[in-house]
Amino acid sequence: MNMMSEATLEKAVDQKMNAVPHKMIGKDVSVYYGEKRALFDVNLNIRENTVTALIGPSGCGKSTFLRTLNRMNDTIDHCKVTGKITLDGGDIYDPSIDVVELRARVGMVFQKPNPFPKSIYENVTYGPKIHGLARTKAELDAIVEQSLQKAGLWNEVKDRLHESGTGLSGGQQQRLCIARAVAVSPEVILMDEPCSALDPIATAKVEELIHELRANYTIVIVTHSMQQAARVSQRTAMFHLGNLVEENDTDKMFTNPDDQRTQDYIMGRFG
Ligand SMILES: Nc1ncnc2c1ncn2[C@@H]1O[C@H](COP(=O)(O)OP(=O)(O)OP(=O)(O)O)[C@@H](O)[C@H]1O
Repeated sequence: MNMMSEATLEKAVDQKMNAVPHKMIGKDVSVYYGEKRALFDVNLNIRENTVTALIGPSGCGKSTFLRTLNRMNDTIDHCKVTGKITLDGGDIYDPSIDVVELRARVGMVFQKPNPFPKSIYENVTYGPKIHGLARTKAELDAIVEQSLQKAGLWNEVKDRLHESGTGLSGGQQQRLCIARAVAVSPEVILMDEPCSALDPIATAKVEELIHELRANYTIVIVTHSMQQAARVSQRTAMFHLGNLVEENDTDKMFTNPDDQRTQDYIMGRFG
């Protein structure tokens, strides 16, 4: 009988994982806020159709790294990014890049649900209108339904699309923000602690959604919850004091990490 040794099997699985293409590549990424350096030469690749969790103690640079992936740091005056970040091989910091277009390709969901003070319908159609993705009311209607379906919200709101988005519960608002991100057909969705303002039931819904969205999108999520990272991600990257300490398959990261600092953080010894 041809039995594969454990090591060979592990290698085969590893090769399979490594075969997943890199949607985004971060090379020697450093970020400075004025004189303060927040990230030190981070090399991190984001795999396609994979959920990558960014973990680490408070202030270690997780959100800073996340924001480099769609140039949200551009909105901070004294912030400077060095190194190179590519999306499908193209340099996203190239001066010829249209940042509005980039942020449509690499969407973002924030910590606190932040729907516009407009109707549910308008929250979803805002982006598609700006990007000229729909010409007729029927096309907009279709985008609204599809986006709300993908965000797992359609059944709850289909009869009140013209009521205010801010009148929804916190969990529904966050799913509306996910629908809003999805409406412009992004390729990558960045999530900065998307469940930190939600109760356990709303959190479970968003986690389930993240699981479903992975089939069509590449997802990067910052989370303080080790359980959440373990539940939703396939890859995990651990940051400490602005350095990327370790990046690994999530299963390995939480059972047998390579770096002592990861072990200590996961065991709650610091942070
Ligand atoms: N706008 C800013 N101006 C100046 N310094 C900043 C700014 N944003 C972040 N920093 C600093 O950069 C470092 C990394 O912050 P960042 O928010 O990326 O960490 P984090 O790991 O996401 O933290 P947390 O888990 O607490 O959200 C911290 O020292 C923080 O004080």
